[in-house]
Amino acid sequence: MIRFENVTKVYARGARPALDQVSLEIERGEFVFLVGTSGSGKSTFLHLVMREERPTAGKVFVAGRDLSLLSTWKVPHLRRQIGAVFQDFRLLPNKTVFENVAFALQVIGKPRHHIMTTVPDVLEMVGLAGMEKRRPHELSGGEQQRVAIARAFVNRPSILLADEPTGNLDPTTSLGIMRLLDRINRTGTTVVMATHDDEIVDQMRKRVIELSTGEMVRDQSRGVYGSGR
Ligand SMILES: Nc1ncnc2c1ncn2[C@@H]1O[C@H](COP(=O)(O)OP(=O)(O)OP(=O)(O)O)[C@@H](O)[C@H]1O
Repeated sequence: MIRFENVTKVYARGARPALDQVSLEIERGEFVFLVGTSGSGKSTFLHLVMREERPTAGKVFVAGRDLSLLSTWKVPHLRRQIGAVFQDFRLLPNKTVFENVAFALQVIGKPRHHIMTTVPDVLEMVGLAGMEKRRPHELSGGEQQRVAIARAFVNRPSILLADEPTGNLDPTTSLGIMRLLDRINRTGTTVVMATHDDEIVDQMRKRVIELSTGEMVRDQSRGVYGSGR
């Protein structure tokens, strides 16, 4: 589903690479944690998958496509197959819960009747039934992240990328969010989650890929957060 072949990313001439010759493959339906200290290249990895950045060297393949050959006008099509969730939720503050999720379908031209049936289903799935009319500031952090996940998943993307989705949440709330991501993964969606949350990684026992100053230093199945444990 995602393949990196000797991928190097250098942002500024002379700077050390944010990613340094990274090669890896993530299969359809996998759940992968991306770990590493701040600045190790996790967000860069996710940006390359979405083609928000392009590699300096090497190739990135997503869903069988070589992204270096993807013309700019096809990038929106690629991004429709990828849902993204962030630490700071990124909801539209003046829209209701329903509207925030519906908006993701409106912008890709889905018809109204589709939106009216799909949005309640996904809100129910993420545990927000009954909260459709609230605005983001009337929700807890965990609820806001559930809205963000509903919005990312409503179009049933084949890949869900999550950049520290539990970074602003307490441990109990984080666990609820992880259960939800696990459930989404069980529908067949490939999930890649960058995180500093050692407890979550240790509990979930999924594949762990560790980056250190841009290099992949560990790829462990059913892994833990820190190496050497
Ligand atoms: N747009 C950019 N322009 C220049 N340098 C960048 C840019 N984005 C990231 N970098 C640099 O690339 C390196 C990797 O950053 P990246 O954001 O990928 O790390 P990260 O592992 O996601 O960190 P964090 O855990 O703090 O989010 C860092 O040295 C960072 O300063």
